[in-house]
Amino acid sequence: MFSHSTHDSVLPTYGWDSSWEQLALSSDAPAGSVPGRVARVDRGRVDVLTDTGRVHAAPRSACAVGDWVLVHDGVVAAVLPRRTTLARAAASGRSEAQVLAANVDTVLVTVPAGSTSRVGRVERLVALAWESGATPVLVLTKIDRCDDLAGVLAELALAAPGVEVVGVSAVTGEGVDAVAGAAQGTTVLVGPSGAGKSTLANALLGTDLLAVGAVRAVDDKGRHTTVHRELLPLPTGGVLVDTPGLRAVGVRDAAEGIDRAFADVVDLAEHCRFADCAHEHEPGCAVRAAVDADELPGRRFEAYRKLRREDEWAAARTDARLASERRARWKQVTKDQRARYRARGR
Ligand SMILES: Nc1nc2c(ncn2[C@@H]2O[C@H](COP(=O)(O)OP(=O)(O)OP(=O)(O)O)[C@@H](O)[C@H]2O)c(=O)[nH]1
Ligand SMILES: [Zn+2]
Repeated sequence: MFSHSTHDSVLPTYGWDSSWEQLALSSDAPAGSVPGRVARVDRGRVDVLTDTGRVHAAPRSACAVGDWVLVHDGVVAAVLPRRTTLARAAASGRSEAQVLAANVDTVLVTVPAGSTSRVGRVERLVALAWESGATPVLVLTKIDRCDDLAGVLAELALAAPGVEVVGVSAVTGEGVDAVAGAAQGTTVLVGPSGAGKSTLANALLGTDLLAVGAVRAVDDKGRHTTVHRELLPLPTGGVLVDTPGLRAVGVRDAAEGIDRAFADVVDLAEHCRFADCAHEHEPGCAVRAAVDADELPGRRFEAYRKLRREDEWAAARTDARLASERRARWKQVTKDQRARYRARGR
């Protein structure tokens, strides 16, 4: 059993709450274990933020940034069960996905104004976010450079049905509050290089921490040291996670996330005459019909097929019942979405 005084604890600023407390109480970690959140993972060592400061510990099993752990005698005695897992495809030739961050609640998918032709990337990242269990939010950055803001925001909304879309400029400050409001719980920023992630992070944090890349901190022996900070409490509540590995991601084992990101396509496919329709040349294909009728952009359909091909189709098929339950939940979203495509086609 672990011991933890909730009195004066800094852990809530990192996202600790009563359900983590419950999980910690029911873990089999030895007496005297202290709870903390993993801020950094190196080979053979993790950095854990605890009530007594930042401590190093040796992991016994795989840990990721964002994990809640119990530390005992310099060892990670327990990793509390994850609420969400953000993972990407492993380097080519390896089969396991790489966990980028654990217990992420919000994924801010950044798209710089002026490059929205690359919606394919947006769709991929939204799929990855849904798959993790977190909530994606689309963030159009650098809107001070955007002439047709309403048009671009509408374009993005079409690429991500059911996903909140916010515009922001770190130059004028417009939209920063909206992004802060959308950044619920533990938040990560993803998106292409140069999208303005670091700039936005600084605006959210109200500091220049990330520009510097490192801050002065007091270590557990009271010395001043320079450390990298990957887990930063936001002034508006919640925590921002910034790790380099989060910045370029692929998709694997993400059938569910892809289906959710493309709920409009999946919903149409349910109306195909054949349950295993590949939407190629089959008669009675509702997806092709929708593309022909301008109810579904052909580009979006191709993007869906491309992502699904990348992914492992088989996994999603093994549980058709779960899949159809999911689809029922998204039906309303996709209904709204089709109305929007139609309105736009006029
Ligand atoms: N006009 C304008 N420029 C911006 C804005 N936000 C960021 N920039 C500029 O865009 C460039 C890239 O910004 P960064 O914040 O470094 O982008 P990043 O996404 O962190 O890039 P990586 O670290 O490569 O992933 C910098 O020159 C910023 O000054 C904005 O709101 N408006
Ligand atoms: Zn079909």
